[in-house]
Order: sequence, then C-alpha cells, then structure tokens
Amino acid sequence: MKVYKFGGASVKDADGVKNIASVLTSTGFSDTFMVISAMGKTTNALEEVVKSYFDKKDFEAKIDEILHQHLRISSNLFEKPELTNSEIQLFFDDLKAFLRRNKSPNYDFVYDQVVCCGELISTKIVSNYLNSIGIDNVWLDVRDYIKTDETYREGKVDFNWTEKNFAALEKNKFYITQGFLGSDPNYFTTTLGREGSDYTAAIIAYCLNAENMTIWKDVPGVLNADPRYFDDTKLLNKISFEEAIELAYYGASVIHPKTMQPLRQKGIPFFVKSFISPNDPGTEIQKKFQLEPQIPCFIVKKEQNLVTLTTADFSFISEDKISKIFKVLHALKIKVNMMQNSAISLSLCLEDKYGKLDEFLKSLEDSYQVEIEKNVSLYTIRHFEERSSYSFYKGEELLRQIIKNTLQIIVKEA
Ligand SMILES: Nc1ncnc2c1ncn2[C@@H]1O[C@H](COP(=O)(O)OP(=O)(O)O)[C@@H](O)[C@H]1O
Ligand SMILES: N[C@@H](CC(=O)OP(=O)(O)O)C(=O)O
Repeated sequence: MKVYKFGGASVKDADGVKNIASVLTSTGFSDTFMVISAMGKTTNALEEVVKSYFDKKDFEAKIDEILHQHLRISSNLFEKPELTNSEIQLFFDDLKAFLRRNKSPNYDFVYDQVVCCGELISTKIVSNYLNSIGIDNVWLDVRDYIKTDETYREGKVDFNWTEKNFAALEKNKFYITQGFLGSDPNYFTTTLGREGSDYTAAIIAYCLNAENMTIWKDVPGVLNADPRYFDDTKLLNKISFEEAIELAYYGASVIHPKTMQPLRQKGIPFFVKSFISPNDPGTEIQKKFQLEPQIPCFIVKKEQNLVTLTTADFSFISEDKISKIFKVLHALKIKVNMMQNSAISLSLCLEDKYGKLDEFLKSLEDSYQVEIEKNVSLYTIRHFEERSSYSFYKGEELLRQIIKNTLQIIVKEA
C-alpha cells in the first residue's frame, strides 16, 4: 500500500480537485490511502468562526460564507451536485447546532470540534467527485482510526491504539480520509497542530507499513529555499530523514516537522512531488541519503519576537533561573526558536502562536529587565559556506549564532 497526501493548495478550487484525478490516473491508485486537507484557507476561516463565537459576534454569517464557497466548488464539479450539496449542508447544520448548544468554555476543545469541518467536507467532495468519474474509492472518517490524548489543538497520538484500528482495515482498496484530525478516548475530535496533515499521512504510512509515501505540493519538491522569499531556488533531489527533520524544524514549511519520525522509524521511503508535474522525480527522502546536491539551504521564519532578559540585580542567570523561565514558556505554549546566554543576560527568539507573549513578559517583570523587539525574522542557513557573504535580507542584524554547519541570524527587516 502507498500513502498520498494532498494539501489545501491542491484542492483550493474545482480545477484542483479535477487535477487530483489526473495525478491518480497517471500514477495509478490501486491499494492507495489518500489523505486530504481542508480546501485552500478553510482552516483559517474556521478559526475565525471560533473567535467570533467566543467574542459573541455573528459566527453564523461566517459559517454561511464557508458553506457557500464549498457549494460553489461542488457546483463546478458535478453535473448533479444535489447529493453532495445536501451532505455539505448537513455538516454545516451540525456545526451550527453544536455551537448553539455548546456549554464548554474550553477554547481549544471548541476549536477542534469546529475546525475539523474543513477536512470532513473537502474529503466528501473529493471522494464523491472521484466516484462520479469512475475512480472508485471508500471515504473513511479518520477519527475512528487515529486516537490521541485530550490535548486539544495538539493531540498526542496513541500509536498502539491507532495501529490496532488500522490493522482491522480491509486491504487492497482505495481509501480517502482527512488529514489533521483524530479523536480522544471519549471520541471527541482532536487536531494534531496546524499544517498537521503531512503528519497524518506519516501516521497512516507507519500503521499500514506502507511501501512509500508521497506528499503532493505546488512546488517541484523540497527546494534549497522557499521560492516565496528567495530567488534562484534549486531542487534537492535526495535528502536524509535527519536533514529533512532539521530543515522542517528550522522552518522549511514544505514539510510538517513531525512527519519524518514515524517514517524514519520504519524506513518508509518518502517523496515530495509536484501535483502540477506528477511524473517529475521530485525529492526523495530516505535513511542514510547524502544531501544531493550539496548546497546551502536557506530558511526564514517570519513574525518572531526577540526577548532579551537581564537580571535586575546583575546576578548570574543560573540553570535554576533558566529552568523557571522555560517552565513558563512551556505552560504558555511559546516556542523557543533560538537562544543565546551570557552571565547576566538571556536572549530568546520566540514564536507566539497562541498570543501569550504579554502574559510571559508579565511573569518576568519583577526579576528581569526586559527588552523586546517584535516582528523580527529568523534566517537559518544549513551547510553555510564560511567564505560566502550572504546578502539575502535587507535590514538590521540583531543577533547571529553558528552551531556546526548552521548559521542563524535574527533580522529586523527594513
Ligand atoms: N524549502 C522549501 N521547498 C519548497 N517549498 C517550500 C520550502 N519552504 C517553504 N516552502 C513553501 O511550502 C509551500 C508548500 O507547502 P504548503 O503550503 O504547506 O502545502 P499544502 O498546504 O498544500 O500541503 C510552497 O508553496 C512553498 O512556498
Ligand atoms: N487544514 C489544516 C491541516 C493541514 O495540514 O493543512 P495543509 O495541508 O493545507 O497545510 C491546516 O490548515 O492547518
């Protein structure tokens, strides 16, 4: 069995859905498990619904907007869209009913029960479309298979339970299911973290001992830099799992960082390919591969915060103090992307996905002098060449660090 994953960019409109059919026709689809994300930016739109709901604003109008976007796509796909449209309508009716009767004040719990709609609808549309053109498939609710704990928005997968569920599945079929979703022990929906559908595909590949896994993207494969921010990017033909983990960790957003671990554990070959040119080789990721070609790789993480703490009384920043600071960061789910310390100061490059930075800074007020530079960029160059002078950014360099073959620079962009 092979595992395919198509992300939001590949199913952003009716033409995208039709293109999946041509990819499948050119590559074959027997004994395949296909994971699909929400269409385009639907997850962002559903996040807005949750925010409006908690802000006591008109969340139903936002839901209707998302409903109509999907109905439009469906109308462009089917000669007779009535059946699919009524299924789409039902998902949204259920969503509204859930929000009207919900009593839980837990934002993260409600978030997961709402945003899952994006993946449930996209897979319904794609599955119905493929069946309508003779590509027979079976739609699965992934929440019946992938089990997690109760960490809403960042569900931790119970691999043993999940593996048992997949073992019961009938072989040699073409399955379509949702990325990004799971369910907790009480069968409430959980999500695996934003952009988590790549990870879902890897979990499924792991559980089914897949021959290989391919994620289909709008780029030719893994490039040595994000083409949105860098010119003259080059395709990396081969990379090792370790290199892919490093690239993803530093922010190469083409692959979700958690994706590699399950694949590496079972030695499952992993491809990143273009859904525009499905017959091109793309990037192959395997154990013990050497990076090919051997060139520097550039990564940028935007919207970072550089926080510098200096002890108010000029005492040393001891391990004890650092450990307390990190406990608070962990509790507030603030990610540290780079750190540097001296005797009396500690600089941290922080990513504040959940808007908790002010709470963090408040907790430090009494013990530290705090300086903050918001909205900075963190550039990372893997395999940098010492003699090269890099001029890929415009702005002021705030901090620089070299660890082995990795150079990192924090920049206040001009
Ligand atoms: N090193 C890289 N190589 C290729 N693409 C990259 C890289 N770093 C970032 N990207 C970006 O990743 C995008 C594809 O990933 P993503 O948008 O998450 O796809 P999807 O949501 O469809 O799965 C590309 O359009 C590209 O801008
Ligand atoms: N739809 C989810 C999960 C995901 O992985 O999406 P994508 O494959 O489009 O990055 C998100 O936007 O976070």
